[in-house]
Amino acid sequence: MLLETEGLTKRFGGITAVDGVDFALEAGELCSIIGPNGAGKTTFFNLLTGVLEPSDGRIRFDPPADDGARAEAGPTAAGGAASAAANGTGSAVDITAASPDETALAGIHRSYQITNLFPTLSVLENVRVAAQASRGNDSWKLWRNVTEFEDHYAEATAILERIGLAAEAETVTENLSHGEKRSLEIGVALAGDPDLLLLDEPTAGVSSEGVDEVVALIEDVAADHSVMLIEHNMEVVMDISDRIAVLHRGELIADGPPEDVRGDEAVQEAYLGGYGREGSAGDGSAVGGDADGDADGDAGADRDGDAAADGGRRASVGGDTR
Ligand SMILES: Nc1ncnc2c1ncn2[C@@H]1O[C@H](COP(=O)(O)OP(=O)(O)OP(=O)(O)O)[C@@H](O)[C@H]1O
Repeated sequence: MLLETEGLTKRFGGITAVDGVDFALEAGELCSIIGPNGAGKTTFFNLLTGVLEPSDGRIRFDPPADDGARAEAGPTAAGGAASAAANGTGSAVDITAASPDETALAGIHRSYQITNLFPTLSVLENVRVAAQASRGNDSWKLWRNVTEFEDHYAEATAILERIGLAAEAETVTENLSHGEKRSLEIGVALAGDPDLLLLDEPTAGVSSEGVDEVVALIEDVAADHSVMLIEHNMEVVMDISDRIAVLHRGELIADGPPEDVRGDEAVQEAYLGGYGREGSAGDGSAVGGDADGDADGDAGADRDGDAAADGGRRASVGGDTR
């Protein structure tokens, strides 16, 4: 198992955003996390990447054996918050208390729901900086002569080819289209060759033509990476996922192949609201509404309104350049 959570829980005062989640991801899988606004999806990603510390439960990450050296140099060496755990590969780490830097060094990289790019840097520089930073021990050299880092440029250039932005290498990032920025975010997450890529709503705000390009990119990346995807566009989710996990009020209410999840009564009631049922429109549009239909102060329905309650841990909130 590449990633495993056991009883993973996050409470914010009286709100239990993630509630006793037992989840596992096999290496090579593309698993989508779906659920109504406020269901706990982003909080789940924040726990996996060390942006938030769990209130309860454990997270264990077991990158492929050939990455053992990185796992060793990652959480354990980087500060001791994570500890090596014995298992088949010898490289499994307990990342329950790991920081974002430590989870990245262990091999978990992430693209953000909210644009997280340096707008005034070139497209190439954005990926190059990420490649350099992902090397951990090289990071302190960030401001030294860039010619020392030709390998970072080579990696960044290869990534731009892959994400279809090679022709925009010298373009100032803020001049890209929204869809291109989302692709670049995936490129930034790819820098450093992650074992697990977490993509948070990569098609949000992208035009319909742009969505096809971003989806093609996700499929391409998923061919040689393990991917977890938060996505509200059900057509995309049903089309590209190997597996779908459904969160509702912090609990994992379903987990299985797309066809099973689509037919699951609890999921239909909590989130899909008839999507994919025979005779339904099933037009693939986003099913993003708060399907709770309740008035329980579900602040997650207003994604942008909860920044003040974040206690400064979701640093990218202020960086939304969309
Ligand atoms: N830092 C925080 N402080 C307090 N409450 C929070 C914080 N982050 C999230 N929450 C609350 O936790 C719950 C889950 O929010 P989360 O953003 O994880 O949901 P989500 O499923 O990602 O929603 P969306 O689809 O709108 O992005 C919500 O009730 C939200 O208000």
